[in-house]
Amino acid sequence: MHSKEQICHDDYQKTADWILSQTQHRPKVAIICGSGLGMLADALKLQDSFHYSDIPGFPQSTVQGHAGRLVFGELKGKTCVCMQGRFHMYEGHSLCKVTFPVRVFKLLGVETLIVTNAAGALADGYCNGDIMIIRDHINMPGLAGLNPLNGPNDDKFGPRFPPMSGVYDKDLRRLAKDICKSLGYSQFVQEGVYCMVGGPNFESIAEARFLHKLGADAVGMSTAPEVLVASHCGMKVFGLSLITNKVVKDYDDTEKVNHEGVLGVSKMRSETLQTLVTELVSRLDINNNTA
Ligand SMILES: O=P(O)(O)O[C@@H]1C[C@H](O)[C@@H](CO)O1
Ligand code: HPA
Repeated sequence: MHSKEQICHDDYQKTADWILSQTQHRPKVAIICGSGLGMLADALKLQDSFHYSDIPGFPQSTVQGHAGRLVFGELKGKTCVCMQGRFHMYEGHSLCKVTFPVRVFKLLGVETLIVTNAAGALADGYCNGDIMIIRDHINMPGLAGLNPLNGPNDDKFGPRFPPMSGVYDKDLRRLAKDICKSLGYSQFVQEGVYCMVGGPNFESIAEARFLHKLGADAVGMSTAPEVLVASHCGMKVFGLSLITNKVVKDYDDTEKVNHEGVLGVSKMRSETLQTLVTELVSRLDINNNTA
């Protein structure tokens, strides 16, 4: 994919250098906020924030519920960077652009990526408002050849052929489950497989049945490319899906999903998600760097 969209190491480095010149924060953890989940960033103390439009080389958010701000700060003493708004393929961004921030984070010194998203439930036992700890993913665009790692491999970031097994860190998943238990969240916390589709349309009934049969518990339009790129460059990954709707799998069901409904459920659960993420970050085994 040698096109004008090709992004080289220098491009990531320039953005990282600009950020390092603007903030004293040196994050070891990055958090990507899903649709309507931008409030996760509000918990950060000693904030420095930048609009994406002010960051050289950064793509722009175009979706409602994605504010378009990069927020630096401390969560229980751990320095984090939080994306209030992510980029999706359906907005017209190339996958290099969608995942651009992840490589910039790597150059800032980030070691752990926490991804969140809004997703529709395919699994029969899931309810709106459930939180799904992501065990694994099915990357439909990736299987079809749409991959952020297409093109010449940048060996400075990682290998040509990265493994994708065990990408969602087992210890972090275990820690999250322990935290959920102690916070009394267990009855609405699930663990399952997230499936990424391209969007922007929601799934047809036949597609929903197909994805469910494939082994997917929830479906959304993001996350897999970011996780892939993070894992490629050696970051630990943890992911959460907020179940915002049930995906229609029955021809007698007249329910119709919409983005406003998705944002409504996100809003309802965002405080719970904030507590869980804060607790998880506070228990990560990392030491802060200083500028
Ligand atoms: O950024 P995420 O994956 O949370 O956004 C989901 C998928 C679509 O962008 C949107 C649909 O409502 O929410
Ligand atoms: N399908 C795809 N993406 C989504 C959904 C869904 O049902 N809900 C939130 N994001």
